Amino acid sequence: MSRTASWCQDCLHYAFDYETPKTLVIPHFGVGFVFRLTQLLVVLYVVGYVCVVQKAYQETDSVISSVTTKVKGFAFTNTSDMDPLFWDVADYIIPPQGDHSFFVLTNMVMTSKQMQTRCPELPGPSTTCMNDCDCIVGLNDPRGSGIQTGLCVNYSSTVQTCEVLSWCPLEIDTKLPERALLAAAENFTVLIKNSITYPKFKFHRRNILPHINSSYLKRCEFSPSTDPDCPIFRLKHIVSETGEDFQDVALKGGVIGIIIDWSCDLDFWAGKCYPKYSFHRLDDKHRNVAPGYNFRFAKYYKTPDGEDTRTLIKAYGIRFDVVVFGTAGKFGIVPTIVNLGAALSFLSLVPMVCDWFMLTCTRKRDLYSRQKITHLSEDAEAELMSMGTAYGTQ
Ligand SMILES: Nc1ncnc2c1ncn2[C@@H]1O[C@H](COP(=O)(O)OP(=O)(O)OP(=O)(O)O)[C@@H](O)[C@H]1O
Repeated sequence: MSRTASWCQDCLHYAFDYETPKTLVIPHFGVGFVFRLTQLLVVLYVVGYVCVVQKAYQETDSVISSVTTKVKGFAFTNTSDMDPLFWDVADYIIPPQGDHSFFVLTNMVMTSKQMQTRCPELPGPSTTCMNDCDCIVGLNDPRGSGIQTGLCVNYSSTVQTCEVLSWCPLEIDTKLPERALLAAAENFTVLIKNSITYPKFKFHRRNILPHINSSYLKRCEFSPSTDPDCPIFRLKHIVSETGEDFQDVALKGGVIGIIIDWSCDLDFWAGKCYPKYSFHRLDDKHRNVAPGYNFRFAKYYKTPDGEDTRTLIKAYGIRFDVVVFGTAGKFGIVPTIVNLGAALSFLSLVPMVCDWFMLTCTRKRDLYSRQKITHLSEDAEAELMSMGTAYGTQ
C-alpha cells in the first residue's frame, strides 16, 4: 500500500471509528458499598458545604457605609489643681463633629495663662547648664519646650537651665491625676447613626431600624440581651464589653473599636438583615512603653491689655473607632451553575476510588483485574490487524 493510501486510511479510522466503553458489572457488596458511600460523600459535600455553608449559589457584594455619632452627658470636676468646672459635650468631645471616629476626653494636664515670652527650660540632661556657654542661641530641639535664647538662667534656687522662647509657663506633664479627671465619662452615651448600601442589590438600610420611633430613641439604651436594636450605647458598657475597666482606660487613654457587622443573606427565604455589634480594644495595652493615647490642644484668649494668652491642655482620652464591614449574598443563576458544576465534577472521581478499592482491597482482585484490563492474545491481535484493513478493502 502506498503512503498516501495508508494516510487516507488512518484519517478514515479517526473520523468514522466508533468507540464505546465496556461496562463491567461487579456483583460485590463491598465494592458496591464503597461506590455508594463515595457518591453520598460527594453529594453531602455539594449540598452541605457548597450550598448550605458556602452559599456558593449566591452573588455577593461588599458594604458601603456612612457613620455619624453624637455623644451626650455631663460631668463636674472639683480638684485642688483646678477651679470647679462643669463639662458638657462641647468641652470633652474633640473635634465636636462626630464621624466614624470620636474622642472623649477623660483625663488631662492643664497649663493655664500661658503667654509668648522667655522662661527657663524644664530641667533635664540636655537643658541644665552652668553658664551661657552651655546654651546655643536658636537651638530648636523638637524634644525641648522652645527655641533657646543662649542664656543660662535660674530654674530654681539650686538648678540652672537654658532659657527658651516659648509659651510660658511651660507645661509640666508629670503631674497626671491618678484618678481620671472626667471619671463620670463612663456614664456618657453615644448615638451611632449608620447607613449602609449594597449597590449591586440596591439594598439600603440604617441601624435605626424601621420599627424604631422617636420616643423609643429618647429612652432606649443598647443591651445585647434586652435591647439589641437600640443604637444608643453607654460608654462604660462599650469598654466593659472589651474586657477592660473604664476607669483604667480613662487614666492614660486608649482606642476602642465598635464593630458593626452587616453580613446579610438577602434571599427572601433567609432571615432579616440586622446589624450585629461587637467591641474590641484596638491599642496594645500590654506594653508599658508609651501606653495610652494623648494629644495637645489650646484655647486662646486676650487679656484686658490685649495680649494673647492661652490654656494648653494635654488631653488623655478614649478614641472610639466605628468599623463597619459586611458582605451580602443573593441567589444568582451564574454562580449557581458554575459552582454546582465544579462541585459535581467530583462525582467523576467516584469510579476511580471504587476501581482502586476493587483492585487492591478485595479477595478476588486478580479476577477483577483480568476482567478489567484485557491483554490481547496474539490471535486476537492478528484478527484485529486484518479487520484494520477493512476501509482499504471495501
Ligand atoms: N448620645 C445620646 N444619648 C442619648 N440620646 C441621644 C444621644 N444622641 C441623640 N440622642 C437622642 O436621639 C434622638 C435623635 O437624635 P438626633 O441627633 O438625630 O436629633 P436632635 O433632635 O438633633 O438631638 P438633640 O437636639 O437632642 O441633640 C434625639 O431624641 C436625641 O435626643
